[in-house]
Amino acid sequence: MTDTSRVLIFDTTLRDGEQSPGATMTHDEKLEIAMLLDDMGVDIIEAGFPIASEGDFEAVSAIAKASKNSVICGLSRANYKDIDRCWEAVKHAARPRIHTFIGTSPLHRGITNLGQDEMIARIADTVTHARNLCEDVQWSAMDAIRTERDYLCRVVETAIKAGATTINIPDTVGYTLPQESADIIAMLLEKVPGADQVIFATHCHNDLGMATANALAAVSAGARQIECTINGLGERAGNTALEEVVMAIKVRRDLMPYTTRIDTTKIMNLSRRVSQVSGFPVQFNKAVVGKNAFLHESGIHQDGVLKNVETFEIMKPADIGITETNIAMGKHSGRAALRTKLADLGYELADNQLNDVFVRFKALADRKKEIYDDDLIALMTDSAANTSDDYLQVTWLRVVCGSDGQEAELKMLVDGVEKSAKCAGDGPVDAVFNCVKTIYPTQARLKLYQVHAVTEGTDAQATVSVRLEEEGRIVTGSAADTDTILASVKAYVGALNRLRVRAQKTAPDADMKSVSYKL
Ligand SMILES: CC(=O)SCCNC(=O)CCNC(=O)[C@H](O)C(C)(C)COP(=O)(O)OP(=O)(O)OC[C@H]1O[C@@H](n2cnc3c(N)ncnc32)[C@H](O)[C@@H]1OP(=O)(O)O
Ligand SMILES: CC(C)C(=O)C(=O)O
Ligand SMILES: [Mg+2]
Repeated sequence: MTDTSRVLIFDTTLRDGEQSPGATMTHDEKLEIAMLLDDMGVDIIEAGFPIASEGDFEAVSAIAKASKNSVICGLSRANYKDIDRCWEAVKHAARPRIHTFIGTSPLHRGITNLGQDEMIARIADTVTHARNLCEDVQWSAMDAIRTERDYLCRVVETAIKAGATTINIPDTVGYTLPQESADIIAMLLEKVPGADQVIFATHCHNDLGMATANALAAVSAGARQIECTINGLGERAGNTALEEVVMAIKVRRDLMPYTTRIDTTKIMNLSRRVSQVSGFPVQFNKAVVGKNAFLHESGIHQDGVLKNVETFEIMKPADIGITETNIAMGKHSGRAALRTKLADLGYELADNQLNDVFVRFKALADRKKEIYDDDLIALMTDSAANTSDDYLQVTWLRVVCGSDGQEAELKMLVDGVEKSAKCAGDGPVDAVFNCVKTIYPTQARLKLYQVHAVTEGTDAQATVSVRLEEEGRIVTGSAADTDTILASVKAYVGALNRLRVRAQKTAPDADMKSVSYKL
């Protein structure tokens, strides 16, 4: 890279992002997100951890084959087995990368049980092995921030000598502060022989809410690759959010004279898709992509914005892909308007898909006076998550609520056969979930039940997310409806369908060809 102002964007939504408990994505969802990232101009996509599972291997391979512009990278521990498996998956890409890492801090050396010198030898050996397979090798010092500084210099020097082309300095536990983040990069650039021949990367976690600040501080000291995820998805409190660093660089070019290759107008669509497929809602006040990021309710702000929008807006909504259209959607709208509106929101539909969504749209419009953009997004989420060929399908529901107690009666198709149950519960949702468990007994444990009102008003749609766990598998189901109880049961049943598909995929003698339903 000759342009010293260029900052490479390395997106790890599909690897570190997916490590968020419950954020597991299906093969097709990963492929779709990867293609959107590729199209948006992400320089490097970390597509997964190929040794982790057959599914991860297949997803990384498929992304490698389909990628057009981005470098496709896979993660591997510091051993030959992981590195070989990673190479087998990424080698299909036009521009493959092997990423290998090891924890270098005293705490992590204790985990792998390696002394300082043994670890140096392991790094030299494994990076050399990776480099013999692939020209583009990234090496990460996991928990670099808590690694003794002199030792950090030694391990980085070893990785560079062994052939690493990118050196990543992760703040694995979100512990650092901006000044320290910058100082470490500056120290490495100054002290390590060969440091000027490689790209330094920063990979920050958000445990103290400073991932974006720490990443930008590292760039100010010379790092030229930022590792990040859409919506800041990731382990614990998440990773640096792609949309935050990219927009900060764009908005504050006066203080940060750097450039990225990102087409920022694609950010909003990606944020919505990642939220939908991961089941992690974006908090309303999230920087850049939150629902309130460009909303003004208080009079003085509204007055200011009406007179000069720059009084209270530092970036243009259109720059991140928020397109205002003057099409009001309601029960009298037709397919053409629906298609246009959905395209504005980032959904390109084939005719048969449009017809299906149109039927659901009309049903919603009959129940709801005004249809807002968020209603349409919820409708699309629901359509993608719950399809008519699911193994379990809700066909009929009645709930009686009152001060005397709650009782639900539910009919469901189980593999095409209708079954019913009537149960009481501690509240209406509990009563309905008891019906589902009676009809379809399961060991799955409820890990999360979350309701969001999509828009305002008593006729607002609710989106419900239900996260279940069974034998270590964690899945999320989501659904939307103006009836919160119906949305709840659809989300619960959606999650059960996903669990069933996951169980089939991981069963040792599963014959996948016999699975005739899809999610
Ligand atoms: C900071 C990060 O994000 S690191 C990435 C974290 N992501 C993941 O772990 C998700 C994918 N992981 C997995 O699917 C599994 O952990 C696997 C397949 C990689 C390994 O599974 P298992 O063989 O059952 O090992 P397990 O997960 O119990 O323990 C991890 C092992 O890797 C070792 N290890 C951890 N990091 C490294 C490393 N960088 N290099 C070499 N070995 C390592 C540990 O010491 C431990 O070894 P041990 O089994 O000899 O004690
Ligand atoms: C594997 C490494 C890069 C990581 O995710 C971390 O240290 O946080
Ligand atoms: Mg990480």
